[in-house]
This record gives sequence, structure tokens and C-alpha cells, in this order.
Amino acid sequence: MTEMMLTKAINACIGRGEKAFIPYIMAGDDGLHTLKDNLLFLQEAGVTAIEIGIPFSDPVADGPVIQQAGERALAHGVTLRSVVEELTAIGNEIRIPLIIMTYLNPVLRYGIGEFVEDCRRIGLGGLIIPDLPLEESGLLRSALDGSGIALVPLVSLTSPNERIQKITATGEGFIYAVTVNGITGVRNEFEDNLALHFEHLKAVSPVPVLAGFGISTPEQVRAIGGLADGVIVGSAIVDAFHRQDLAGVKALVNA
Ligand SMILES: O=P(O)(O)OC[C@@H](O)[C@@H](O)c1c[nH]c2ccccc12
Repeated sequence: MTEMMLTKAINACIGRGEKAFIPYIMAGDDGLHTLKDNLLFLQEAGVTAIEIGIPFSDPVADGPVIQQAGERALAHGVTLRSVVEELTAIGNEIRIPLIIMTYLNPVLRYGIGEFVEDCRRIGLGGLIIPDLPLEESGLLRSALDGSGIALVPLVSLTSPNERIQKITATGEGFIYAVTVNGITGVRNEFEDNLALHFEHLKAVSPVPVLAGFGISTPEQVRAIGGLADGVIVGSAIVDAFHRQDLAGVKALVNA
């Protein structure tokens, strides 16, 4: 299989001896017109790729910061379709891979075929759909086949070995290793067995392994990033953008 754009970008980073950094932003927090500026700012800051969250009414995995950002975006009328339209309009000014993170329901409402076609037109790098289990992913997987769009799987701390094998075997783009049990958001402490967990994941995964959930300070970016091939930071980035603390965003990216 040829290496997908998303994997390539992460591996290029690792090849330079750096860790990948993927910020998560909520699309249309403070209005959809801010999306382009935020993407350009993050690209300029040097991130590896960007995860764009789609607001949803029942965000089961989201902690309070992301939930509130989602509510603001919904109040601005932001939908999966309006985000895809905005990304189409932004066009090739963004040269790093973009990942759409959405729950399954908006994709089904959009229509899988039409959604994948529109994502292909944007040149999307990947998709994260947290409520789509491996066993149910066949339909979407066949629609994505040959598109170059990675379906990024989540692995939890409690996934048994056998399941880790299965998930990593079909993993595309990178493996999203969730570093805490529970929802997204700030944490003060992590499990002590994280190092072993990541060693195991990296040994079995054909694609890079990135850590996400609960990473909210530059120190945590360095510490957890040191165990994995890179990190994903959501709540802390969403919060900093919302407070217009651009220096805070940069401090996380350049940790
Ligand atoms: O906010 P945190 O704890 O930094 O975690 C990343 C996360 O926000 C982002 O990747 C994300 C937001 N919502 C999700 C739902 C499921 C999986 C991942 C996500």
C-alpha cells in the first residue's frame, strides 16, 4: 500500500528527529469565519496536521471545554456540510494534512458517498469517527478505498491485546492512542504504565502512534510526546484560541 499523505507528514517529522504535533480545534467556535485564520495560524506555527472537530448535539467522548465550544459552534449554525463548504472555499492555502473529527450521525445524514466525494475534492488527509467501531466500519472503509483519506482508529488504555492487534492491523494515517480513561480534557496525572503501553503499541503498529487526551501543558507535551511519536492536544488549544491567547497556542506547539 502506498503511504497515505497523513502518515507521510508524520513520518517526515519523525525523520527530522522531531515529534508530531496535532492540535484539535472546534470548527466555527466563535463563527465559521474564524476557521481559516485559525488554520493559517497553526500552519504558520509549524504543526504537523490539524484535527478539525465538527460540533454535535451528543458528543459522548467530549469533556466540558470541547462541549462548550461545540455549543457555541452549533449556536453559530455550524454543520458538517458548512465546514466542508468552508474548507472547499479555503482551498490549497492550507498545505498540511487536515483531519475531520466527527461523530457518525452527521456523516450518515450527509450520505457516505457524497461526503467521501466532497472530502476527496478538498484533499482531506484523514477522518476520526470515535463512535464508529471497527466492526461497523466496512461501509465507510469501502467508500474511502483509494481516496488517500486515512480512517484513523482510536485505541484505549483498556483495549485487550487481541483488539489492539486487530485495530493496528487496519489502522491508517496513525494510531490515536487515548492516554486516559474517560472523556477529553485537562488531567493532572497519567497512569504509570503508559511507557509500556506505548512501547507495545509502537512495536505492533505499522503506522505512527500518537497520544491524545488530557495533554494540556508544554511539560505534558514533552513528557507524553517522549513516549509516543507525537501528541494531539485539544481542550488546551480550544481554550487558548477562545481566550485569544495566541502565545499560549504557540507555547504548546513549540513545547
Ligand atoms: O481535549 P484533549 O483532552 O486534549 O483531547 C484531545 C481531543 O480533544 C480531540 O482529539 C477530540 C475531541 N473530541 C474527541 C472525541 C473523541 C476522540 C478525540 C476527540
